[in-house]
Amino acid sequence: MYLPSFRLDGQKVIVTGAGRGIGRALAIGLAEAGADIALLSRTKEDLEETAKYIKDLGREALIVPTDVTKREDIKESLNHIVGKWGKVNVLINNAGMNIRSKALDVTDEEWQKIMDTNLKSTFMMSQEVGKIMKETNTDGKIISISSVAGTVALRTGVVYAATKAAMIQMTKVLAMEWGQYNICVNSIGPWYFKTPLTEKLLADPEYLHEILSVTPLNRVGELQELVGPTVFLASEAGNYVTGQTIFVDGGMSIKGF
Ligand SMILES: NC(=O)C1=CN([C@@H]2O[C@H](COP(=O)(O)OP(=O)(O)OC[C@H]3O[C@@H](n4cnc5c(N)ncnc54)[C@H](OP(=O)(O)O)[C@@H]3O)[C@@H](O)[C@H]2O)C=CC1
Ligand SMILES: C[C@H](O)[C@@H]1OC(=O)[C@H](O)[C@@H]1O
Repeated sequence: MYLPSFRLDGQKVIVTGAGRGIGRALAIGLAEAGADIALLSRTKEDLEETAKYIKDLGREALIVPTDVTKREDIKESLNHIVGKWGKVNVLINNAGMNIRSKALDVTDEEWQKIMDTNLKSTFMMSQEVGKIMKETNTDGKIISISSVAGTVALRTGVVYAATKAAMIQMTKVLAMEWGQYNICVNSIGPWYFKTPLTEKLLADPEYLHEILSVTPLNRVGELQELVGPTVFLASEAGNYVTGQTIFVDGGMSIKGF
């Protein structure tokens, strides 16, 4: 029997940024694969909306309002989650944001906000959940949502790009350090997907035309096309994959000329 399981029955999963966009899609998709989901973001009403879909699937949804840029918030939320579940099998570091400024115009405040939301939060969540995985369930899966912006030069902001590139390298080092605890650490690198973060950009026909001109598959992605690779990495099927970044980008990151 060679086909491994892609199911997540009985798995306890944390998704950050689960209130809308990619995080909501991943949370629901992982629940469709059988997982129970802890939903983290700052806006409780958004989390309640996501939770409805998950509960309709018969899966448990914990609504845990959290600012993932704050270590104390993270610790309090994880105490609550582990108090309920006793373990965490999978962490999805999805929360992120962008301020699209030209490099010469970036302010110190913008730098800090993007760095904290995208990179520092990923490290703090990975550190705190990594401790739990090491001490309680002696294995685990950590999946961070980077971007093609972390590997090719985009005009969507140098600070954002730096955070996404750092996430790719952080994935490799954490994978190397935590392999001994049977914790797999990987990233997903999306190109454009229609979410509240990008919908204004994608509504501009000229900008959309430029995006498609560098995308071999000639279209932006559908959210379920991110769910597949994420479930693969989170499931038994991905048990020997670690330190990798899977670019889910319609071929954009390899397009040459
Ligand atoms: N959409 C796209 O085309 C692409 C997106 N990505 C990445 O995917 C991830 C999700 O993007 P997308 O879904 O489009 O973005 P959205 O803006 O639609 O959603 C971002 C989510 O992150 C949450 N969030 C933001 N700041 C914090 C915080 N401090 N603490 C907790 N949660 C926070 C938001 O909730 P709240 O504000 O309520 O806290 C929201 O739920 C990001 O990391 C982004 O960089 C990568 C490539 C392409
Ligand atoms: C592909 C990028 O990550 C995309 O570019 C943007 O402007 C948004 O910030 C998205 O993240």
